[in-house]
Amino acid sequence: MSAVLVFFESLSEQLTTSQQELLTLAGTLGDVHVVTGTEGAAAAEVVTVQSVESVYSGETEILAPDPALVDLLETAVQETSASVILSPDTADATDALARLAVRLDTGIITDAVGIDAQRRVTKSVLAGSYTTTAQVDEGRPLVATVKPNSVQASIVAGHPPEVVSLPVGPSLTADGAANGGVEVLERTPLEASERPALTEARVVVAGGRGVDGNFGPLEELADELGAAVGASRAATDAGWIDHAAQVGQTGVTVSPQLYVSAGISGAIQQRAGMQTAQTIVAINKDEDAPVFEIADFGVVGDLFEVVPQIVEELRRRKA
Ligand SMILES: Cc1cc2nc3c(=O)[nH]c(=O)nc-3n(C[C@H](O)[C@H](O)[C@H](O)COP(=O)(O)OP(=O)(O)OC[C@H]3O[C@@H](n4cnc5c(N)ncnc54)[C@H](O)[C@@H]3O)c2cc1C
Repeated sequence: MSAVLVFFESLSEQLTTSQQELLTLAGTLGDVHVVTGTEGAAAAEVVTVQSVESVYSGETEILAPDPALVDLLETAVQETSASVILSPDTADATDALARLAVRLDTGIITDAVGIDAQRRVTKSVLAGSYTTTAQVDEGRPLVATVKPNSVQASIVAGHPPEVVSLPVGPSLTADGAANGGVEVLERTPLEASERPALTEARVVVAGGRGVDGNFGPLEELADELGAAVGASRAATDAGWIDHAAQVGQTGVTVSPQLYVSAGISGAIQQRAGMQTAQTIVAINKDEDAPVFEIADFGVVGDLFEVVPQIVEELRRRKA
């Protein structure tokens, strides 16, 4: 069976749902090896998945966007003779895989939603209106990034895989100078949130221009539902919430069990990121808003009146 190399720029204490999805997909394509910037022994404790044979890492931790990650990837490809190299579609992983593709004299396919046994890659394009199929030339490795929520995660726990340390280190030299064309001046960790990650959440509460700068009621609803908070581009562009919260064509794709859309018109670019939610509840004061075309339940009303009533009812039922 051919080797499939899965790149995770870093691993935390547990595999995220999208990492599990990627390992599931990789398992259908060949023997799975993981390569990561995280230190090897720590990474192997996280990737205790039956289908994963080995974990490749550098001599020490290598943090994205260090170009040394590309050296690490290239060395791991040589070691494993991988014919398929996959990563999640994060900015840093896409950057590293694109550079790797140049070195391997192949192309890169980004934002894949499926890959079959013949290495045909499907993508959803033009805000989900079309599905395209692409394939790399025979004899060239397939390099692709995969969107979250594209496959159902199904992994079986196993023993920690073999750890292989490769002779690659961070490109920052001992005196702190950058060696590979990129210098990281400062790192600011994301503020820890009690809420689930947006792409992983079972419930998402999202707001748009209609919140008029005040996400307070939606945050309260999210807290009651244990939900992540998402947003339309109008809301993120206005600076009312971080860009990481943007759902849609140029934001993240979510596929939760419940998506509450409040004060969002439902433009095609927004739908592209949420239309596969199992149940969509729309709250909009315009009864002709396009979002009602895809909503399972709709409330025509002012979100500042409707949302507090939902919160109150949830609290009453919980009490
Ligand atoms: C290339 C491209 C990529 C894009 N990518 C994305 C993307 O990834 N994600 C995305 O979301 N958009 C994206 N957009 C923008 C998209 O086209 C829309 O402009 C955007 O989604 C509109 O956001 P909105 O629904 O919040 O605002 P609007 O369209 O202005 O809608 C606001 C809605 O709120 C309702 N409303 C107002 N006040 C209230 C109230 N008090 N209570 C209840 N309802 C109220 C209004 O009736 C209206 O329906 C993209 C556009 C382009 C061209």
